Amino acid sequence: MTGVRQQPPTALTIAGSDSGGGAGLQADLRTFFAHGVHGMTAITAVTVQNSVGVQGVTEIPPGVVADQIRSVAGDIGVGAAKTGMLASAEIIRAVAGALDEVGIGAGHPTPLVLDPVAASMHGDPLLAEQALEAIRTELVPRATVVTPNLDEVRLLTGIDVADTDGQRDAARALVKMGARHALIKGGHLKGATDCLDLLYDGAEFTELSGPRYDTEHTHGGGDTLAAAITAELARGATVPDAVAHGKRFIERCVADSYPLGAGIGPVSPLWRLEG
Ligand SMILES: Nc1ncnc2c1ncn2[C@@H]1O[C@H](COP(=O)(O)OP(=O)(O)O)[C@@H](O)[C@H]1O
Ligand SMILES: Cc1ncc(COP(=O)(O)OP(=O)(O)O)c(N)n1
Repeated sequence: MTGVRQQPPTALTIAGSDSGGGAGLQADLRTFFAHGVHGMTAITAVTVQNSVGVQGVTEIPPGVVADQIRSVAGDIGVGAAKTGMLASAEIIRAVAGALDEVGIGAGHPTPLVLDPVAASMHGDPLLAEQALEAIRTELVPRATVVTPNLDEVRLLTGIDVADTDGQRDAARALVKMGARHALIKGGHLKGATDCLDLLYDGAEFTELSGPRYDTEHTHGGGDTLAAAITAELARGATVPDAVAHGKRFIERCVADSYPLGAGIGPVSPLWRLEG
């Protein structure tokens, strides 16, 4: 017996670090691991963050972000990639250039999941205001699937979503902007008794509905959903199958979330390994 295995599926997260460990690249790596996928990182920013908020942000130089992408793509190979916190327009432009060079994103062989992170759930900014236009022009057209929450939808499209019809309008707007698929998450829909996410591929809508758990501990939920979709794409799933899987996965993660510190605790992808 040699003990030598074949290289597992690989996924790259281009994201910020959350020192509290609940969101950002820490959530992505946990989720990749729970899917048997080798996770790699291109770090965009280091946040000073805990369960009550973000106390500081240090951006990584754009060239260093791009070099991290080139380095792992050139040697290890990337089965699928996702973006999270990108911090600035300069970093977004550097990421877009590097993605093209290494063949990641719509029109290239390797799928890209765009989680257009704009702020933490405490309301602390994670993206410069003037960087929104760069997300629209540089990254939405490269997205195999874009996964905004309702606040991000409002920032990107100007649409104030109040119901499923609004989710449809937002999905149409993002596909028109160039995304191949749009997944409009419904976690922030006021008064809803279920949690409905809506997927649109430019022709058909798919409603992904599930229970709404009564918990405030959903830190990292958007990251974890997008990372689960990315992991499944890296394993060879189609977009509809990867998204359907992601929705079932995040439901269990929310159900298994836990309190942490004095504020908001994280969702947990570890149910998959525990049971
Ligand atoms: N309380 C909840 N119970 C079950 N699922 C939830 C809950 N809150 C959010 N979700 C799910 O978690 C994912 C992330 O949701 P959302 O809160 O809309 O985005 P974000 O975490 O990016 O702000 C979505 O799939 C959503 O349906
Ligand atoms: C470094 C970093 N990246 C992303 C986030 C967003 O996390 P959260 O506030 O929990 O929002 P969702 O992951 O649920 O979209 C963050 N706080 N820090």
